Amino acid sequence: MSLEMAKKIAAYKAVDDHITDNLVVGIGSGSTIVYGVQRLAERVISENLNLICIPTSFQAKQLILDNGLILGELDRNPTIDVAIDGADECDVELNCIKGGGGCLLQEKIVASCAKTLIIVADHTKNSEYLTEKYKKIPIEVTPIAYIPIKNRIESLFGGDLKLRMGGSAKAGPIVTDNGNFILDWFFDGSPTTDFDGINREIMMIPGVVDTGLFIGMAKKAYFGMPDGSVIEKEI
Ligand SMILES: O=C[C@H](O)[C@H](O)[C@H](O)COP(=O)(O)O
Repeated sequence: MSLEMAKKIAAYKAVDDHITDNLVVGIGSGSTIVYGVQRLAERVISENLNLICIPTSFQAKQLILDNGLILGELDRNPTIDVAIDGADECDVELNCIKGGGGCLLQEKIVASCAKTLIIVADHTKNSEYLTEKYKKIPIEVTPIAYIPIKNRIESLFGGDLKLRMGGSAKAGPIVTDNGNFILDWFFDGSPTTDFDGINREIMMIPGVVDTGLFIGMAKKAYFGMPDGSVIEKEI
C-alpha cells in the first residue's frame, strides 16, 4: 500500500471513531488531514451531521470551505470537542514534532483548546522517541530575532538551526501564516532527551513564537500501515 493510502486509512478511521453529531472540530494542516476533511464532508452529507470546523492554517480554512463544511473561529467557538491533525513524528507517549509544513502556531493554539487531540499519520511517523527518524524541530520566530535565537539555542543545546527558505517558489525565507520565520533545528535526541524541559527553555527565549514540540497534548494516534491495517496508540 502506498504512503498516500496509509494516510487515508488512518484519517478515515480517526474521523469515523471520533466524530459524532453537534461537535466543534479542529482541522489540522498538512497532507494527511486532507483525507480527514474528505471523510468529514462525506459523513456530513450522508448523516446530516452538524459540525463547526476550526482551522489551524490558511490551508485548513481553504479545505473547510472547499469541502462545503461550516467554518468557525476561536472567538466564537473557543472550546473544541476534538481536533484532528497530522504529525511529522510521534513518540511512544504521543509527544509530537509538527511544523514540517510551517503551520505549528495555530495548530498548537487549536490543540490547546481541544478536549481531545487525535493524530493521523502514515507508519513512517511512528517512532520510539522524538528525532529518531525526523531530524529537525521547527521553531516559529519573530523575524528580527532569528539570529539571536539561533545562536542561543545552539549554545544551550547544540545542533544546528537553519532559516527555512522558500526555494524556487519564493525568494528568501518562507513566511508563516502569522508573518513569522521558521528556524529548523537539526538536533539528534535520544530516548532519554528531556524534550519537555528543552521546549520550556526555548519558549522562554524572547522572539520565539512557538515550537513544533507538542508535548503531552495528543490523546490518541492512528497510523496507517503498509498492509492496510491501522495501528492505534492511546495515552
Ligand atoms: O506544518 C505542518 C503540520 O504540522 C503538519 O500537520 C505536519 O507537518 C504533518 O503533515 P503531513 O500530514 O503532510 O505529514
